[in-house]
Amino acid sequence: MKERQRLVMVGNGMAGLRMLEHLLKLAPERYEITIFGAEPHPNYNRIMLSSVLAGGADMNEIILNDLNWYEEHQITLHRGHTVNRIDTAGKKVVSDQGVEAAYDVLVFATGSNPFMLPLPGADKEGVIAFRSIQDCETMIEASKTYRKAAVIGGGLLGLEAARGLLNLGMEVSVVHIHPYLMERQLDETASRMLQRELEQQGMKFLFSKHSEAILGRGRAKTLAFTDGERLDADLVVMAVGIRPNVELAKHAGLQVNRGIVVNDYMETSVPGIYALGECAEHRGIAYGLVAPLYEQGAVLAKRLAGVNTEGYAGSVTSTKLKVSGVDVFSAGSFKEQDGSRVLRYQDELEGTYKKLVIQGDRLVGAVLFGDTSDGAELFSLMKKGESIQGREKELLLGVPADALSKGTGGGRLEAMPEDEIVCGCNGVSKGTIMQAIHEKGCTSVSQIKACTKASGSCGGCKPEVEGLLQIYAGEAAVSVKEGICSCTPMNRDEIVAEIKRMRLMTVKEVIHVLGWETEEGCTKCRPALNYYLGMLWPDEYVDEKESRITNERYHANIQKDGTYSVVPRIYGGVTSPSELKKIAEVAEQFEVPMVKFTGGQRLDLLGIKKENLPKIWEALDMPSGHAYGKTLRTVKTCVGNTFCRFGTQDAIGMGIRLEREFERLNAPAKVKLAVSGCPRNCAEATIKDFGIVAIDGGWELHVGGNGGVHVRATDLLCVVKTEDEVVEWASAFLQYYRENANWNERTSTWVERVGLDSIKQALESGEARAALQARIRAVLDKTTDPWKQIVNEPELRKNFEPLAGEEVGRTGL
Ligand SMILES: Cc1cc2nc3c(=O)[nH]c(=O)nc-3n(C[C@H](O)[C@H](O)[C@H](O)COP(=O)(O)OP(=O)(O)OC[C@H]3O[C@@H](n4cnc5c(N)ncnc54)[C@H](O)[C@@H]3O)c2cc1C
Ligand SMILES: NC(=O)c1ccc[n+]([C@@H]2O[C@H](COP(=O)([O-])OP(=O)(O)OC[C@H]3O[C@@H](n4cnc5c(N)ncnc54)[C@H](O)[C@@H]3O)[C@@H](O)[C@H]2O)c1
Ligand code: SF4
Ligand code: FES
Repeated sequence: MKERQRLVMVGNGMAGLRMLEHLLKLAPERYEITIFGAEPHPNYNRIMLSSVLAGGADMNEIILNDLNWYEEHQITLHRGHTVNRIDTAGKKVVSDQGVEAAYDVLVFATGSNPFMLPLPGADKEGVIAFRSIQDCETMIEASKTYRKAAVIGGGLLGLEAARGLLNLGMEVSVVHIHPYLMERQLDETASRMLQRELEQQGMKFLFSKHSEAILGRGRAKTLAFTDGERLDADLVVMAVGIRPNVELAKHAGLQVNRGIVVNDYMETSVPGIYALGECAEHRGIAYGLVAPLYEQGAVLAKRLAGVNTEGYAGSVTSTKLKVSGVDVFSAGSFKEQDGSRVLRYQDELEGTYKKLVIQGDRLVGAVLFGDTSDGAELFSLMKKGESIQGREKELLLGVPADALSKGTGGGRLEAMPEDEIVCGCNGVSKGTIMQAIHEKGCTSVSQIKACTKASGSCGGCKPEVEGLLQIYAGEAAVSVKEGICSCTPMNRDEIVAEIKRMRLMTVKEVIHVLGWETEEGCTKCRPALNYYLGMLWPDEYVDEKESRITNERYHANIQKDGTYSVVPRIYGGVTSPSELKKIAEVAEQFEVPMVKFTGGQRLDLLGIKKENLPKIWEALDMPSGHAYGKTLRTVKTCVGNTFCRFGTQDAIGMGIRLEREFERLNAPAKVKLAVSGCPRNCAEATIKDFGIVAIDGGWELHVGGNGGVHVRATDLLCVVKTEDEVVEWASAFLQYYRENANWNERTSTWVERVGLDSIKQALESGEARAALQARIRAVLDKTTDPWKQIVNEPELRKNFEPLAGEEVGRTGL
């Protein structure tokens, strides 16, 4: 039998071990393997340290290869041994504890060191990095005694550390050198959205701050800045980037720049010595994420196994912040460059943002906030460098839900080679997932997670795992229940039923009692629960402001530049000279940069800073037009028979009556009404949620229309004779929609989903309509005007004061 070659690996981390796993599959008998690892643990999933700190995982759960695994593969592991000398001539390594190992092949997988700012006082107790199990334990321990933490660095690591420390009950301030967070992954728009969300979660931020010293006797007590300001902190976590761990390689005479220089086969400048992972520099890049490191591992394993392979050609990277309740995705070159085209889509109401960067006909970068479900599809297009010509609109406005398994995106998963990695964090390929489905009978994402670890870290690959389940588990996967968001497997109906049955009264209670996977919920489920609770318990439930989306919290529409817009209510679109004068005077007094008519016949004052909102509302002394909320927006009217020679009914009067009837209505999504005085339909009532069209001797009532991205014409619900009947049917329809639609579901989608017939049936009897009308009236009677309330309550006005570091509005007031 051929004698085994001696392979020594320095570093027992994620990149090196992943490479060995491949190698052992390809050539199990080829090497006698020895590993030196400076940490006292077997190989663990460093990524999951964020979850451990945040309380979402246990230390034991993050072990990737336990000690049995090393034994089974006859690998000698020297845990807690740091290699501090390499004799390249004699081909041996020596550890700090005097253990020697001779090699034929040497692999450097030494990872990175966290960069520690060389501040006076940085050696004090309570000043740490966030890189290892030990750092994690130190933070957990500190949180038992101390209250105030400062995290220096507002990048991925800093924010994940800050979230974990918040979960541990500490007060956390993130000190960032840049004017906005995650500038290496996000543009300013997405970054501000992220900041707002994290502030809601309780994080504090100090921007453009340069740390100067850490003060305190023995233990950190205060962080001092170059501008003279100070921050109390008994724990200081440095998360200001990493540096490849190259000292040992340098001393061994290997070529080193930022990292250990390697070629496409991970060979260093010295024959027989390889490097991979964060310590390696390939074509000028030292990566800091696992997906590229796994790709390097696959190439090196083949090389060492003697299997023919193409070289490693570099990676396009994507990141996803692992903070519960926040969906942020960034991939590729997300900044505009010369010759690139940028497409942006922002939905203020949903709190979502999408930016695509296109070079020629290829997608080269993307940033997503609020909804990252298209991330995998966009990332795949980027990696493949496919032309996206003609698909720009579809990609910007959203990959259709079923596209991952069929249609455009569809083909992609089916055509994907089996060895392509689906879950970058855990290095799980399509083939492994297929195997889990076919051989282990997995039929749900959580089963796949348990079997393969796919989707268990950042969660970014979940849509692809779901897509693969749909393709390969067929019928069985159809029965897999999907929750309203990743925090829960429960759907809307189950949640509503449980809230009713158990009389749950707060968002927190629902999250706790119904066993959410996250402690705080997320941007998807929190507003939904807030709505369902308010809908179910109109008398008892106290609306949770913090569970509402930004626009609803500030009762104004946030604009692209961070300013807000103010739309006062103008019933039926009918105003008067004196009202117009008042609006004009306020606009002049406050130097409002722009006054504009909206598509719904209202006046919009644009470019207003948050802190000036209450003053403007006070000066206007008009009700809120609710142009920002999931509520009744406007009732558009034509002039009807009051002025128009074709008009058969009083469209204006009907519109004003309906707007007064339903203003301030809390609904699953925005609701728009319109009234036309004759079938010529000048108010475009047939693309509204509830449209009223006058006919001879009565009114046609239309439902489920939408004039937005997905245009839908209404369905005819019924024909009635009187104005009272219009109000009765509108009340019944709207309340039935409130009680049965999913959160965030427009009537157009809801009508299509449940079918017009079922709605007709539910509203058929006069008794049912009366009951629904009574219920909606009861809800409406409890509402008050939010602007007036804020104007009159000093405590509420305080919410409009600018937050520390907040840069609102470059234009306007
Ligand atoms: C909290 C946290 C969260 C993260 N989240 C993500 C994420 O969501 N997605 C993502 O893609 N990436 C994430 N990362 C980055 C990811 O963990 C790293 O890219 C990855 O672990 C690097 O693997 P590596 O094997 O190159 O280095 P490491 O995992 O650092 O392994 C190197 C090992 O070598 C040992 N070593 C070094 N020198 C010697 C020596 N001389 N002798 C013996 N042993 C030595 C070190 O002690 C270490 O154990 C995260 C990192 C952290 C810290
Ligand atoms: N979800 C994820 O993918 C994830 C999570 C954690 C860590 N990581 C990886 O771990 C590595 C380390 O993360 P990181 O966030 O430390 O690195 P980073 O380099 O991405 O970010 C460091 C941040 O610190 C800021 N900074 C630099 N000097 C500063 C100073 N003196 N004061 C205040 N702020 C300062 C920078 O502006 C930057 O935004 C990275 O490679 C990262 O990709 C990834
Ligand atoms: S819808 Fe009929 S009544 Fe109204 S403005 Fe048009 S033509 Fe006149
Ligand atoms: S890609 Fe992060 S869990 Fe799969």
